[in-house]
Amino acid sequence: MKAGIVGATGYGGIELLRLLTNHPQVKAITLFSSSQAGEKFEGIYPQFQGGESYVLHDLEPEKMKEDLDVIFLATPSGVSSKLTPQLQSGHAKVIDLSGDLRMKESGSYEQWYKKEAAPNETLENAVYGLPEWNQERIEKADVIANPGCYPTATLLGLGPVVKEGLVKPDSIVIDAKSGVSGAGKNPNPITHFAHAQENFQIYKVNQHQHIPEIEQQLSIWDDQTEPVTFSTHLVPMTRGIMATIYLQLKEEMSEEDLRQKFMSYYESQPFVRVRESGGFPCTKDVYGSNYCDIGLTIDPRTKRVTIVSVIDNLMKGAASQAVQNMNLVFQYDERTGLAPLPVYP
Ligand SMILES: NC(=O)C1=CN([C@@H]2O[C@H](COP(=O)(O)OP(=O)(O)OC[C@H]3O[C@@H](n4cnc5c(N)ncnc54)[C@H](OP(=O)(O)O)[C@@H]3O)[C@@H](O)[C@H]2O)C=CC1
Ligand SMILES: CC(=O)N[C@@H](CCC(=O)OP(=O)(O)O)C(=O)O
Repeated sequence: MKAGIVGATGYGGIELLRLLTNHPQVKAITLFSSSQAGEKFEGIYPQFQGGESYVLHDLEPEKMKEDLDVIFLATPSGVSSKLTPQLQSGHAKVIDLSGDLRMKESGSYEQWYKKEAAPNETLENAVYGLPEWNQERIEKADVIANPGCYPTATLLGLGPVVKEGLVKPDSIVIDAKSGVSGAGKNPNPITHFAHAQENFQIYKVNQHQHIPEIEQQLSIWDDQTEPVTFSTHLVPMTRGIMATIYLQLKEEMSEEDLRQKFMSYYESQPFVRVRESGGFPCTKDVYGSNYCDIGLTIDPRTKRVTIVSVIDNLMKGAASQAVQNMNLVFQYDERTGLAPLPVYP
């Protein structure tokens, strides 16, 4: 199959290229750039020297949508809302890594992203690409909205308890932390090395654009669980997200029964690993991989549940989840091209 990557020079795009060059079903890859067309990719990123040579191309939506089988959009918000409507009538499937197609209500996107939303028809067509919870719809989709990095960690950590209606209304608090690559390749004042190193900072308090995305999915599972409190922190590390989730259950339950629920939900899911006998994952447990690792406990004094969910933001939070979605859309084994274990230390 023939794949294209728009935004290939960005952090998500680079990871996509690394994964697709090792994917046995992908026979040709075309890279697109809005600012560096004509340049050699491996000239910009020497890590890729020694492999196949790639030239960056100008975007030509009319041609791309017929020549390619799948197009990944690894572009800043505000790009795919315009590009997807031009691509979606063609042969190629579209997998968007940005937040542009995740919200079903255009007003919600415009409120949180402060940008014009994609046309309603495009939003209706886009399927939310969280494979562990939406596999059947993903398999039939033409356009996939790849989930955000924080929502991926959060929703995988919450799914088994929320879907079963076990959570006390309005009790969910999500305390999330991310490495700096989550902000993409261009430093901003918060991610600049001089500010971020030896620092730890909360940001976008009560304003994070992933709040409505998380709440949208929670309301599908159990609308009594939203609104949630969600806060984000920048950690001076390159990759990794940890979502520490606190909630209260409607009825008392043993920690072992709760863990069993998680394990039975995820036993058929190759990329979610629940800690069997206590203990909590750290971000290095999943570094460079498509895994989401989950640990949980119930405090015997407060009865409050703590769930810890970790992912690599560039992998399960972006590029490898996009490839997992591609595998489902094209009916390949979900694990194809995603075999590597995490890099450690
Ligand atoms: N970083 C992360 O951990 C995650 C990122 N995401 C989302 O994925 C998307 C990509 O993120 P990331 O790779 O980190 O971002 P980067 O900023 O690192 O890269 C984005 C790329 O998009 C291209 N681009 C910029 N403007 C345009 C345009 N107008 N038209 C076409 N291409 C354009 C640029 O490449 P060029 O100049 O060559 O065109 C740039 O390299 C974003 O929407 C982000 O929010 C989602 C989950 C996690
Ligand atoms: C560390 C850091 O700054 N992370 C970014 C993640 C952005 C992102 O992934 O944006 P969309 O999913 O909305 O496209 C943030 O918190 O905004």
